[in-house]
Amino acid sequence: MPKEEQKQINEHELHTESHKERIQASWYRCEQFGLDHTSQPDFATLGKGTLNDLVDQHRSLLETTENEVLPYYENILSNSACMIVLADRQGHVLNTWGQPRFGSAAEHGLVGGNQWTEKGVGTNAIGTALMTGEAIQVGRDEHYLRANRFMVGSASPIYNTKNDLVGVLDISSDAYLPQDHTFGMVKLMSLSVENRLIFSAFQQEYFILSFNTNVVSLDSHWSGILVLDENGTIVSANRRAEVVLARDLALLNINQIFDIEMREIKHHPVSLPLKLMAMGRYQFYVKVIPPTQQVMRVPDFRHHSEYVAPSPQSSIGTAKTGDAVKTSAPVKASAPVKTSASLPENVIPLDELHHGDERVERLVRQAHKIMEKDIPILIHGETGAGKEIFVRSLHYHSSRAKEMLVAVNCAAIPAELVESELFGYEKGAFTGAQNRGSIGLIRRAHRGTLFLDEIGEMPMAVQSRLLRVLQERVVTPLGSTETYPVDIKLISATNRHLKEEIKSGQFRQDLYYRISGLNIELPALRKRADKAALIRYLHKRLRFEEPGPDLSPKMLDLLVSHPWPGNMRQLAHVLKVGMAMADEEVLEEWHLPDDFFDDLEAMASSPEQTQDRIPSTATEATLGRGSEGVEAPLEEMIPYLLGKFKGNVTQTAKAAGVSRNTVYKYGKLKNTLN
Ligand SMILES: Nc1ncnc2c1ncn2[C@@H]1O[C@H](COP(=O)(O)OP(=O)(O)OP(=O)(O)O)[C@@H](O)[C@H]1O
Repeated sequence: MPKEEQKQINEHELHTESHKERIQASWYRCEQFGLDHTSQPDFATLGKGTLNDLVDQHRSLLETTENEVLPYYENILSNSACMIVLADRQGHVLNTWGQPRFGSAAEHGLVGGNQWTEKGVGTNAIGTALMTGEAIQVGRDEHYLRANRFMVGSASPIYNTKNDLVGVLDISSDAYLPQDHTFGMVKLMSLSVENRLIFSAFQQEYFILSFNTNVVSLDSHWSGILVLDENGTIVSANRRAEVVLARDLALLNINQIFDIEMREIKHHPVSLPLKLMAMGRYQFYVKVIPPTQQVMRVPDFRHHSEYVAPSPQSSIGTAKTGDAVKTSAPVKASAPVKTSASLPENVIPLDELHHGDERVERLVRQAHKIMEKDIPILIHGETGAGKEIFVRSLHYHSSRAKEMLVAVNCAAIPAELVESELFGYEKGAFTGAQNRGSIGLIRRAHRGTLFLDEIGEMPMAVQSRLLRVLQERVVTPLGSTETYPVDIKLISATNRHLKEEIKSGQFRQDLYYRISGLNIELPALRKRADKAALIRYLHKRLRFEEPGPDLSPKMLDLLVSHPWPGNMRQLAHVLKVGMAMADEEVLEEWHLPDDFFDDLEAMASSPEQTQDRIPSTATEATLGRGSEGVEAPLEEMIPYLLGKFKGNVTQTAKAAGVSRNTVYKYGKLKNTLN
């Protein structure tokens, strides 16, 4: 067994005190049931037909245990003369495995159809685990009935994907001493069954995250598991996840747990573990397992809503936050008026993107108009400034809203895969599992919007190919001679200075002119004139999702005075953490995460730099990024900063003014990350 797992077992081992108490409580229940130590066990044995029905009902639990779990333990168990028992939630033995040394089935009673409850059999591992809902080891003399004092039982309940108790696994033996390793083993086996039930229920269509404090233990059964739908909503989790994160996870969004958004998860390479903070405090390694059947589903709202996007001439920006009905005129006279209720939940209405900053209001208006023209949009803005949120809002307020918005993070796809992901490939173009061919992301965006985020990260070869698509408006998949016409609205975004990238030969000039029809500079949060209103707005939105504390004028002042190097993303994170930590009615300073104050301190020691530049911490002239400095290449700067911040990806990303994906990409190249 790996050391880590053994250590975890020990940590979760019997706490003598509470174990004793649990046995005492069980004995007390037995007395209440009218048992005495000399009573004979009453197994209320089921008839054959009823047992067969039960076995049928529990087929998936039995198959998972038998085919997928036991083989892993066979070697260990066959050497320790014990018996494995699977019982249903009423304690009926469904099946047993292993050779008992302790007499005939009639003597020990661990046979199919026998019911092991406290009421009938007194204190015993199966019955007591079912009664308490927790794993337990019952030593020989801890059994209430003398008739059972020839064995040691270790049992652990099994919960299904809805967190309902569905059965119990037990390892029994006639050993004299309680065996800690057997107890650990049965807990491990029940976790393993639970994890496998989760995988078989969700693996096809959902994203699964496994997380652990240690990168080498990511595949162990002790890892927390979260199941996410495509919006990042947690639809299931294993018990370990709930214990480790110490909260009820159902229906929370992943961004309320880890400092990451679902779109980043969607584009994250499978083989590369992420290093993330949970609730702003605890660091975990996280492995992303994408659905085996990759389906890019169009949101359901399309089927229910008759929504037609407003015309570009329509007025926007007049309705105030919270207005249900937008005043925009519809494209066609007969088209229904759009309401914010017809927007997907994670889309911010256009007129709520600004709160009095004239610059932002103007650029929202311009971009909204341009959405209906054959002109590409290029957005420049610091990391976290809200570029993707802006694009989502534009798309869903345009005539393309009925088709897909395909968001591609160019930095998140490994260079060698960008081409095939974007342009698709013909059946048989590659050997291997994905040999069925792929339509590619550009064709998926046909008649919709293609959002190329972090376009500055696109490899040169792919840039040439993209240029051809934009010029000729057709896509040729890899390995094919066929061309497919495409009609896409292209929006690109970057936090790099593309003109400088052109000078240094990193970005094609001709592509730059193709993608930069309308150039938009999305201002950093600290530079926005509507900062206070924006903070209030975000606070209100978060409170709408989950009740939370008030924002006092003093707290608002503190938030307004912050340099926000991570922009809107950081603001959202700080508010979420603060609101989650606050039990009081008002948000107070001590609810806010530490890095919030680190930035304030950095600003106090170097106010100009923090105010005017992206990074708050990268003070080295040669390694700073930004238009005024001489920029070191990312392949040098990222490993340097990773070293400086002891491998902290979030701080490195913030200091370099790039996204976390970019940090992974360059950190990995230089082996600076695990
Ligand atoms: N206008 C907004 N209103 C409310 N929240 C916002 C807004 N803009 C951004 N946010 C918050 O900030 C987070 C980051 O925004 P977004 O992903 O759009 O940034 P970005 O500029 O695309 O970042 P990157 O360059 O790192 O990809 C969002 O998930 C959301 O929580």
